[in-house]
Amino acid sequence: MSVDSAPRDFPIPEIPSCLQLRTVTKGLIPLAESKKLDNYRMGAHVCLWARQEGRSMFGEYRAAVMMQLRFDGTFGFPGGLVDKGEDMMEGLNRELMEEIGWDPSAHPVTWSDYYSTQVAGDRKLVLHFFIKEVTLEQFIALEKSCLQSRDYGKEVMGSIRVPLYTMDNMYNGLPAFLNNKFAGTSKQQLLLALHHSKLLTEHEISDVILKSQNLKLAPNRF
Ligand SMILES: O=c1[nH]cnc2c1ncn2[C@H]1C[C@H](O)[C@@H](COP(=O)(O)OP(=O)(O)O)O1
Repeated sequence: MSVDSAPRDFPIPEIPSCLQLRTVTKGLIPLAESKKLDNYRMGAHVCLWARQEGRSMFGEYRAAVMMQLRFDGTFGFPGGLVDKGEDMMEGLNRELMEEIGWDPSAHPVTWSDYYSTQVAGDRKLVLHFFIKEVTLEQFIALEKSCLQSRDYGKEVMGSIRVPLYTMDNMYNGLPAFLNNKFAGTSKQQLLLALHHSKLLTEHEISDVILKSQNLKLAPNRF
């Protein structure tokens, strides 16, 4: 595994004050530091999103943001572990081809889409995260090609769109979605991506985190 193709070092991204939570910032390191971590496995995942403004009967939406339901019942972003000796960008684009039928020659994920690197020391994992805007047409094409992908029905049980609105009871929608189980650091990555892409303001992110903790409406609480 290698990040040697990186054109430059990337510092830790600026984390907005609404996400200055230990669970979000824990393990964030500059990309160059990850090169020193011997015997760590490397994963790379990407948040693919497309601008799409409108309103449904449930609320206002601003974009389509892709996540997937995984084989283990958790939600995560497309991507996966990079093979030993494999370049990270190649590994990520390969995983995208396997999971969502992504054609890397048409619109590859590149270093210009890089966002962060996080280390999960307890699992000896380094997790790289990318954020890529695509057109709505490309997004819809990917949702369709996911159904024909090699991993569909095996590792990937389906691609989903994240509900970005909050419904009238102040819980259903994004706050409720955040109470699902997420793979690795993908819940933190989702909130960071929504901020980075300016799909939610700092105030909206704080608000949605607060609402997701609504003790009366969150499921499985006694
Ligand atoms: O979307 C994600 N964001 C951050 N970490 C993730 C995400 N999805 C999974 N993970 C973590 C949890 C797993 O232990 C590793 C490997 O990921 P996975 O996608 O399962 O890898 P393979 O497809 O099996 O190669 O990363």
